[in-house]
Amino acid sequence: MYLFKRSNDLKKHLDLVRKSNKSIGFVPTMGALHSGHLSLIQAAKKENDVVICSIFINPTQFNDPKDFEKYPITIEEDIKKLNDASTDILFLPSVEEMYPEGLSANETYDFGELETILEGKFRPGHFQGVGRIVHKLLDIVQPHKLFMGQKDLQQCLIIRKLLIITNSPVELVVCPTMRESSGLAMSSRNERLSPAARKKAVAIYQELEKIQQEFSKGLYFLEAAREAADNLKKQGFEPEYVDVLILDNGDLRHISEPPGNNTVVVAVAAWLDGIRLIDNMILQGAL
Ligand SMILES: Nc1ncnc2c1ncn2[C@@H]1O[C@H](COP(=O)(O)OP(=O)(O)OP(=O)(O)O)[C@@H](O)[C@H]1O
Ligand SMILES: CC(C)(CO)[C@@H](O)C(=O)[O-]
Ligand code: BAL
Repeated sequence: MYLFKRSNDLKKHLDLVRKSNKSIGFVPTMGALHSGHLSLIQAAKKENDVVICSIFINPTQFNDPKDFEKYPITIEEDIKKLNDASTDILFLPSVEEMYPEGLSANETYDFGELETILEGKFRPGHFQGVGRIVHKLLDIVQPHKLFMGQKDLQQCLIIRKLLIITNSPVELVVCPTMRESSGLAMSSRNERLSPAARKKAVAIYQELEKIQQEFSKGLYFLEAAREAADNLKKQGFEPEYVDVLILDNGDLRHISEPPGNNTVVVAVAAWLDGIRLIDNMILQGAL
């Protein structure tokens, strides 16, 4: 695996790759890699000749400084996992390399209402930071395809908008959420849970499944979503939202009428043990 820390060196290498008519698949990450990330690498390998992964803990997307300070770093293990997965290139830039202009915001993207709900509501500024770094990474890598996980569903929709806003030819491929055998969505932040909390965290998935069951019966899924928040509270979680939404022309809207044939999703964010966990399920349709 090639390792690049400087964007100019990486760009030169990728120019040669493109000249030899090879397709490039890109998997951006913040490291602390788990099987969810590796599933994105596998998907990228299937669809491209060359696969590049980036590891960069992006300061501008953290609205909570404590979350940034505590974000897990396991770079040695990450390199081994990427090598074992036959990743072709790792891009490991520094903050100075990615933000020579400094961290304060100098560009704002108009993501519309999508930025004001769910993660956008509870993590102010988060998606501007995500947009800023993904825009920069795409300018450097210029991949044919970009692979991201459904676990961060709203992020996928934001990036879809970013690609439109920036007139990018890149194709976004959304990959399914990898789960532990318990059902818990894999996440780097799970590493910060105590063993007891990690067991308890499965309740998020269980509540999502209950809502799915109610939805397939067609009746009381909104009540089930409200009950889910109560059930999580009773078990010691602090839920921020359990919301059912429809996908409407690239945006998510809270359900106010029967969903018809629209894609319907349920999304959850809840704190447990000082760790913020998110998950979601598609109840109908596709992203
Ligand atoms: N369980 C998963 N299954 C599939 N893809 C995933 C999973 N978890 C994360 N990803 C995807 O991996 C990419 C990098 O995500 P990131 O490095 O933030 O990992 P993470 O596990 O989501 O960490 P966090 O604790 O910040 O949620 C994103 O596109 C994300 O959606
Ligand atoms: C897309 C991303 C790598 C941007 O920093 C990050 O938000 C993530 O890991 O999901
Ligand atoms: N996994 C999305 C990136 C973040 O939580 O900041």
